[in-house]
Amino acid sequence: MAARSSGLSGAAARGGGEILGLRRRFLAGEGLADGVVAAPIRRSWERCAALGLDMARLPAIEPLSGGALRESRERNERLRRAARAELLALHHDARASGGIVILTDAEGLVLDTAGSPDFAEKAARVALRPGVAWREAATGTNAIGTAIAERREISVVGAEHFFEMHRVLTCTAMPILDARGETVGVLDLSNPAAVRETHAAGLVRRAVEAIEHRLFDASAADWEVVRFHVDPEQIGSVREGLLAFAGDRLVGANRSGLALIERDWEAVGHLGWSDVFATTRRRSGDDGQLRTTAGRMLVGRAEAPRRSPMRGEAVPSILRSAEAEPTKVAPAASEPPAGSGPRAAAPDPIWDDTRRSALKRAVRLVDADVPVLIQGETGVGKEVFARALHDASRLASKPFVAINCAALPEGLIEAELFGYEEGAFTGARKAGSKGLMRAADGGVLFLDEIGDMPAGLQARLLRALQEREVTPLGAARPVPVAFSLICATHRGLADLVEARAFRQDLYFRIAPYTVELEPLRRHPDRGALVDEIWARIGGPAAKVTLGAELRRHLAAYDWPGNWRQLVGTLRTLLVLAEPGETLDTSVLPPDLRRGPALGDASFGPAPAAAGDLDAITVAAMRAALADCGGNVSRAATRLGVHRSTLYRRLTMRPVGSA
Ligand SMILES: Nc1ncnc2c1ncn2[C@@H]1O[C@H](COP(=O)(O)OP(=O)(O)OP(=O)(O)O)[C@@H](O)[C@H]1O
Repeated sequence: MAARSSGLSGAAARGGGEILGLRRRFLAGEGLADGVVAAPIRRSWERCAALGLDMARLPAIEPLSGGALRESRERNERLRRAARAELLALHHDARASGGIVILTDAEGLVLDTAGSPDFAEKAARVALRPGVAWREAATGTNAIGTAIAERREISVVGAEHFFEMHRVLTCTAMPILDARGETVGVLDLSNPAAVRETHAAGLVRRAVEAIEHRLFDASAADWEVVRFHVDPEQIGSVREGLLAFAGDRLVGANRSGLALIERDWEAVGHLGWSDVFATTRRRSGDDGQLRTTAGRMLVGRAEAPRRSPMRGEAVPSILRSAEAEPTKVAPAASEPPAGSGPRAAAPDPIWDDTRRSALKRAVRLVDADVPVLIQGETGVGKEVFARALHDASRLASKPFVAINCAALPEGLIEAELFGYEEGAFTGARKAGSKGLMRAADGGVLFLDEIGDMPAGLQARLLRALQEREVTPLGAARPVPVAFSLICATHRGLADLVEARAFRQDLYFRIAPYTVELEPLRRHPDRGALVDEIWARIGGPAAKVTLGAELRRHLAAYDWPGNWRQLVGTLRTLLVLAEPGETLDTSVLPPDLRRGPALGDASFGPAPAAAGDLDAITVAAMRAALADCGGNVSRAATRLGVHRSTLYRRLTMRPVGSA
């Protein structure tokens, strides 16, 4: 809370313009009087400056591909499950205040977002969306990255953000700690900068408390757990203190437990029972008074291990990090990956003959109310195609409602799709919600990543499609709905049916007609496509030319991220170019430069091993920097490289140089 209150003494008390001026002067080497900005914000500015970040430039973002994001989500499933109920509850608060709630992994990689669709769209424009990591080293001072670096709750208001483009945000974030005190994720509430969400800190803190309580319970099955508090009424609530003991050794705790025994995380793994409590250890199941060695009186209850520790694994579950694996970096993705919520506006679509005729055929089906399934790799343009389909159909003037089934926790999709009645669950909005199926009434419902729809929901969806009615959560009676259905998936649905991961009856229902969108590596004339996209995004108008060798290279590359990656790369090239410039291959990032040989027309499967190696190197550098609390010199020493190498590699733009 200290950070928030001191944060308020900064940006909230001053105007954004004043803070911006202070930051500019500070970065120009002028000193700042103490207390002018909150200490954690000032420390973060210092770290960003030490990393060589330039506040006026665009941050170096490296969004994960749809596939890599899915892997990260799978790796963080335990955290996502523990956070599900809080995301659902906060989702409604966030919607009400026009903001979004965000769950990230330990590295600040955005896993899930939920809340106001309008703000989600604005946030997506500054890359606050699933698949993008908000570490300080990449995105400068921001609530998520700074909360990780400072290991504390923090609010970053408007111009306190390091990069100027992030001034539109006001964010409050808090690290989520496991029972050992390791950061396993971050919960963030982000609002438009103009909104002063005075309750954000309290909402985030309470939600993190509940998530950590759930994580503790899930990991402490092998150990004796002591639940305690000063107030006996609090035992059993998320406010209770928790300590876990393996034999005599303290092996886990929650924040409230440590606060009550007046210790910090150093105690975990080091102290024994008698270092903490003066009271003799009780038998499991006993309730009673506990006196700490500092003389504080508490009331507590000891519980025996739920599982026998002897039966278990060599490493006690409480000592294992929940999600320790490093985040995978996409080869060269340069634009938004698949994510939850609305995406940034795309340029006018480009249609070659094949897509144009596929579109024409599919329009007839939508007009006849026959469902259409669009299949293709990530980034091939499935959503772009679906929107175009709606625009060209008889339903063009009716709603187009899109939902990404892979992006929301199961509980959220259900509430989003079917709606709910007032009081249907904790956190439900007062007036209830009519749900997206009813919002799509008369128009088109687009279910993206349908292959990721949980089994229970598949059954409900099938029923809704067959009976043309939905029953909102908590409602007594079904409500009739009529919409045309377009679904999309990057997964082979027929294979999923065969593997029994997708219901066959639902498959037949949604896929009477399938459109296969080809990956870019099979595109017959990528050179012409590069020219057309370059013209569309305004390259020639800005008098920026793609040099012949660069153009050949772009045409020869096999673009594993498909249209998304190609369009994103060209846009980035244009943003970073000077008017009148002719660009050559040196502006490309290493992994793109090492693509298939120039002029090679037969393209094997993409990412070169060297590209992966680069990604691994950068990930290792980031991890070392994070371990060293952002201290570049220490991280460089640890890695055995020069400081300048670390600066250069970590501030490298996705395309081109800083
Ligand atoms: N026909 C097109 N013309 C121009 N740009 C396109 C076209 N199709 C796709 N794009 C670009 O690619 C991006 C990704 O497209 P889209 O979101 O439709 O892909 P997707 O196949 O749905 O991806 P995912 O499976 O990862 O959700 C768009 O934002 C746009 O920039």
